[in-house]
Order: sequence, then C-alpha cells, then structure tokens
Amino acid sequence: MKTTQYLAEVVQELSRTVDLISDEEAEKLVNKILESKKIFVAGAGRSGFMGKSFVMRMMHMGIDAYVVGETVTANLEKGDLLIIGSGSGETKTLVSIAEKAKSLGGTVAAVTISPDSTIGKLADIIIKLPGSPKDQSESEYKTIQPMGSLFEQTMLLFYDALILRFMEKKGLDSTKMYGKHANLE
Ligand SMILES: O=C([C@H](O)CO)[C@H](O)[C@H](O)COP(=O)(O)O
Repeated sequence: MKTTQYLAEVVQELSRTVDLISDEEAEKLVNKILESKKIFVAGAGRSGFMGKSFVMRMMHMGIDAYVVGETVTANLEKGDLLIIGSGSGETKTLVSIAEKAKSLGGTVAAVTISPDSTIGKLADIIIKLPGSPKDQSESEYKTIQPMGSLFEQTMLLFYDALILRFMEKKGLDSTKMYGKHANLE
C-alpha cells in the first residue's frame, strides 16, 4: 500500500471513534476544568506528548495549567484537577501520581481505553476513548496501527475538541489566544 493509502485508513479509523465517545462525560470534564483553580496533565511516552499539547492550548486560554513532572510545575492543592491520559490505565508512575493527587484532595480525571484499570478505578471522572492498548491485548477495537497509536491520536483530537468547547463557553477566538503564544521562539 502507498503511504497516502495508509494515511487515508488512519483518518478513517479516527473518524470511526467519534460516535464511541460520551459527550456527557466530556462536558463533565469541561465544567470541571472551568471550575478548578489549577489543572495538571500527566501522561507517559506518546500519551504524555498529547497532554503537553493540551496544556499549551489551555495556557493560551488563560487557564493555570501544568504538565506534571516539568521543572516549573506548581503544587497540587485541594480542589485542583489532575487529568491523566493513559491507554492502559496501568502505567506505574501514573498510578502513583493519581494516588498522590487523591491524597492531597485533588480531583482525578482519567482519559483511557480501560475504565476498569487501576487509574480508571481511582478516577472521579472517566473519559473512555476507543483504541487498542499498547500491548494490543484484549482489544475489542481493530486498528492497522501499532501499539497505542490510535488511542494516542484520538486523545490529541479529543483534547483539541475540548479546547474548542472552552473557546465557545468563554467567548475566545484564535486571535485572542494567539496574544498569549510564546514569542521568544
Ligand atoms: O509511548 C507510548 C507507546 O508508544 C504506546 O503506543 C505510551 O503512550 C506510553 O508507554 C504510556 O502508555 P499508556 O499509559 O498505556 O498510555
């Protein structure tokens, strides 16, 4: 197959995910983000890259948002929100971070394929995304892509869709947000 044919298949896989995501749960997450003082986003590997993109856009909207593990990340306090993106819901470092956030009085949201995972069970808000976990075990979802790629792509697009929903709620547009874009680059 040609590369562009693979690309077309990837786009089709992504478009099939949309109807499998709960808008009700997404709205819960949007509202929680709007009412929380500080937002923290955690993820490992590629899931972590998607989280970083999301934090960047939240910053452009004026939200006090941090990537967990960065040198300049603030402290989580009671009432703050931690969003964990993990396909498996079992990544060890993220389980510890979720437990710590709960012990500090934070709210935990999990964006995951597996609501029954350890992180899913710790979470107060669960966004279930379709896809195969990275070991492609027990997957009810068929994908031509390796490991967790479909989940990770879906998560990036889901995060971008959340941003559009905030923009609508807060009356923001791209020009206003661009005013907060890094200019030392
Ligand atoms: O980097 C990853 C990998 O390439 C899978 O496709 C994962 O995102 C990373 O290992 C974290 O795993 P999950 O917590 O299960 O998302």
